[in-house]
Amino acid sequence: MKTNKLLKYIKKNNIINTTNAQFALSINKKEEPITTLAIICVHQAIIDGHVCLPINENKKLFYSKYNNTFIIHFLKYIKTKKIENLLNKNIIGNGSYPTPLVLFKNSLYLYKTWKSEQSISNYFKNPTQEKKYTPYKIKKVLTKIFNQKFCNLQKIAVAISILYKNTFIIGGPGTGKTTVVSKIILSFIRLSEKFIKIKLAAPTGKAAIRLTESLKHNLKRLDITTQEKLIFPSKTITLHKLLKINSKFQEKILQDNELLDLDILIIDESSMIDIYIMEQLIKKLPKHSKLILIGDFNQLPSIQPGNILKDICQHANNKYSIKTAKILKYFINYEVPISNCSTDSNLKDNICILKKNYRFIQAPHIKILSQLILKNNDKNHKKLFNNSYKNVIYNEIYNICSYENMINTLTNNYENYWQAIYNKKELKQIIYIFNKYRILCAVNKGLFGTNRINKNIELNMQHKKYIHNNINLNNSLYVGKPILITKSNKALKLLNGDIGILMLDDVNQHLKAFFLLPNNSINIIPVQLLTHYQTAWCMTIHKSQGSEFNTIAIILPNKYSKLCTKELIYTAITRAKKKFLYIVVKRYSLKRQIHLHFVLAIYHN
Ligand SMILES: Nc1ncnc2c1ncn2[C@@H]1O[C@H](COP(=O)(O)OP(=O)(O)OP(=O)(O)O)[C@@H](O)[C@H]1O
Repeated sequence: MKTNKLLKYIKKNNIINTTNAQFALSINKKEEPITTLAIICVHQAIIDGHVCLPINENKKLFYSKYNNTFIIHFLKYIKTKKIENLLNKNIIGNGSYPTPLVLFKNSLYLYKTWKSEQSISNYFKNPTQEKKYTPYKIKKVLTKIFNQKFCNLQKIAVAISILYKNTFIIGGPGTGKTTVVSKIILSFIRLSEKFIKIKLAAPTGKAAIRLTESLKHNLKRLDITTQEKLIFPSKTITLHKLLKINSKFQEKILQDNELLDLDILIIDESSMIDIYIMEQLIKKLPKHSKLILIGDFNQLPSIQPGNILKDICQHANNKYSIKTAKILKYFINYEVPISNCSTDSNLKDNICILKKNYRFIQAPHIKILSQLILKNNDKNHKKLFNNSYKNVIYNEIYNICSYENMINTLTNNYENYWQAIYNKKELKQIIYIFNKYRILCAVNKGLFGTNRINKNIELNMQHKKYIHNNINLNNSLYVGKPILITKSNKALKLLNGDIGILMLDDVNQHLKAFFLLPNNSINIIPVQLLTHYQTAWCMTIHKSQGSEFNTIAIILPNKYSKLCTKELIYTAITRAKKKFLYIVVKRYSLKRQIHLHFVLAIYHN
């Protein structure tokens, strides 16, 4: 098939967007059909968040049958032929010289992505032990910081962060990651004779604020001197700011030979670091510095290509080399079980997986449920469907009537919020009540997307007279309307993802947006100044990552969407702390990607 015919077919069937086609043609001037298709397929894989296109048999694991069917056809076609014979040498190479495509370990890459992946894997693959502090001093500091009954895995996490140049500390919500970070910082302050530059960073503004606040909270519980408190780092910045990447133009402002001025870099929510940012980061770290990556690789990865934290850590399971186990025994008096010891020292020595959950003690079923989703196993879900979990009430939606009942249930859960407004409660109290509950959607479009759910909830609220009838819901703002900021605005001190509510200000009864800041102060913005925002009776799960709420509702679309991955549902469920109501829209059998289409609404206890 001629390239132009092929492209016309792909574009007519809306299989790829024009930028992808243009990208392919910009590279493949001669327009050989198979070359164009190869570039399109690799580029589509990158758009889907992957770093390469595996061309081996287990393509099913790579793509679900619902999307990218043309990639499956392409893979079938090249299966019989050797890809390197199909494409000319100027287009495909082995990475030893720059070519648009690189064939490496049976996978097709774009050169840029292949290069990033190579520099990252070279940086991390050999665990480098550090000898900066005497073992005796380390032992003394750790013994003081940890009392005996403290959780061993958390002690290991701190110990390996001192022992190794690069460390990965992984754990689900409430497993003590932030607690460990505070102990790591205190350990280095006590180990270092001179002032040690410790920097804290996170991939997003919200995550940065959250780590700043959590550490402030942790600091109150630490047995720490006033002097140590003064030098304890308190501010977390975004990676873009640390690397001086101007996100508007995605260009690096940090000069190529300029290194970061730090001794230790601790990054939270590291699952959201994409391959390009990670490559920039490791290039800018001074040789002597330490990198400590904190995160939960079961949560959502970055939107850009790469799931680095998961790729590096998913096979680790707190197994350590005999050499490391001996050191841990000396440092923290912890005997690594022999079954967890391995002869060869490898990257697993740098990884600690925190397991014990301290947050879901009140609601163990959320933890069980989140683990179930990760195991992605049909059998386990039967318990879920027959309501055998405490605090989980399960109904099924089959028709519009039950959809309307669902909207009604979701709306009724805002009753306390509206009562607080009409009873003229104190503003912070009203915002606190609003923030106790959140409706999370996987998508924005469709009957179960944020746009329609927001609209239907507003109509229902108008019907219940929470919102006055004379309000035109299509364009007007009203007292009590929650809004979600969709683009950061430095001048207004607003971050993408901030949630505020509209109220009349006391002075002249003008409608203003009130945002509760992490330091418990209120940011008041006249509504005329607001530009990028949307209604926030519900929000997307992506936007909720890094936040948590007493109770939540999770809404997934009633038809397959490649967004409905187990990471998405796991992220959503672990935003909650208390009760759920399950209303299932349609129950698919579970495949590689979860097809549990359900609405989690909630009952207040
Ligand atoms: N070893 C421990 N013993 C008792 N309580 C602990 C321990 N470690 C953490 N906690 C408590 O568990 C709760 C969660 O801890 P922390 O915030 O450090 O977890 P986290 O993994 O950072 O959570 P998230 O990912 O949601 O931010 C806190 O209340 C903390 O005090």
